[in-house]
Amino acid sequence: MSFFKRLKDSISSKAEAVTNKFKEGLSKTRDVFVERVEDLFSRRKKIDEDFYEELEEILIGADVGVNVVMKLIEDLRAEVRKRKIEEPSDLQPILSEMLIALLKGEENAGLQMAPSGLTVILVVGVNGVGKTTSIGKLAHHLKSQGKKVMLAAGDTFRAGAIEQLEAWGQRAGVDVIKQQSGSDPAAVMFDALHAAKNRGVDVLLCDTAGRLQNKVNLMEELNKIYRVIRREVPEAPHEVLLVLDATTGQNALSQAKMFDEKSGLTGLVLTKLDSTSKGGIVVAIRQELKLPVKFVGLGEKMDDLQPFDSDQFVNALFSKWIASDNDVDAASEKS
Ligand SMILES: Nc1nc2c(ncn2[C@@H]2O[C@H](COP(=O)(O)OP(=O)(O)OP(=O)(O)O)[C@@H](O)[C@H]2O)c(=O)[nH]1
Repeated sequence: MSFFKRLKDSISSKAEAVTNKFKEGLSKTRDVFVERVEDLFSRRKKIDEDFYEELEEILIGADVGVNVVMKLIEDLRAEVRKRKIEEPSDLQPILSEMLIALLKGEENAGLQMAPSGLTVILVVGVNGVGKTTSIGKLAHHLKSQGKKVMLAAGDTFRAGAIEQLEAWGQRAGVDVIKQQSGSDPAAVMFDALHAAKNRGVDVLLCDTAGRLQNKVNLMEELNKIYRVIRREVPEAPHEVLLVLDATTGQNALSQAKMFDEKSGLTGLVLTKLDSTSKGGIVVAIRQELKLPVKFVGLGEKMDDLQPFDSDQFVNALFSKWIASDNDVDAASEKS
């Protein structure tokens, strides 16, 4: 087999592995949400108020978000009037087009990296959302791209957080800079920035405490961390990623609003999509927040954190609908 053929096969098998990760990770949403929609469209015989009400309930139940659902239903009603549609099944491709359009939006530009030298990525989020786990997986992702990665154990508040980060550091094969539990996170960052520069590290991933109870303290602590980082690397942090837990639904949106622009967020990591049937939260996030979803958590394994890819997402959920749409297109082209 030629070198190029081998390379092509390896690239396509990697792409296939990613497709499978998205398909497996989103299987709960596909099984519950997509199948409920399908059932509604095949069971109902006419498009009446009961039909719209049930559709609304399914969409809200999938955490698509009330505002987005209201707009979707309004747009569907307008299409029904304009195209004089009577059969629910004729409306299904229109709904799928609308959902796909909402999901696609801007392409994921990936992580913002320093043009040269050290890139600093700060990771924030409330306790238990999967912050430490995501940092470990992100370290693995960046390392597999050939980057030299280091972790800073900035969550000195939660018992066990430092050990947990160290365990992930070991698993990913990257160094972890830490101090004792209870020490000043800004001092940990200072040490980590120096160590990273001395050891020629490409990316420093910084964990932070996520105590929700005291918003003022949390923001003050973050501001102090920013000052330390900027003093050492003036254009840093290059990314401030907020980790959100998909299973908390609309709560995730209010957390994002709490961390708001003051914390200089640049993107989101949405974890535990595999544990929920309410993957519609991605639509709500894309529509209601001005922040890009950069990574999604699709499972607990090291390579289960994937860069968000709207094509993969849409394909994982709606491939059946897309395939049947293509069949319809092909049939109408033939006739
Ligand atoms: N199924 C699944 N589980 C996940 C994912 N991401 C994280 N988890 C799990 O979520 C739990 C909490 O993750 P942690 O990383 O400890 O949460 P954390 O945000 O660091 O917690 P704090 O350090 O208290 O802020 C762990 O059991 C993880 O294995 C994911 O994408 N899918």
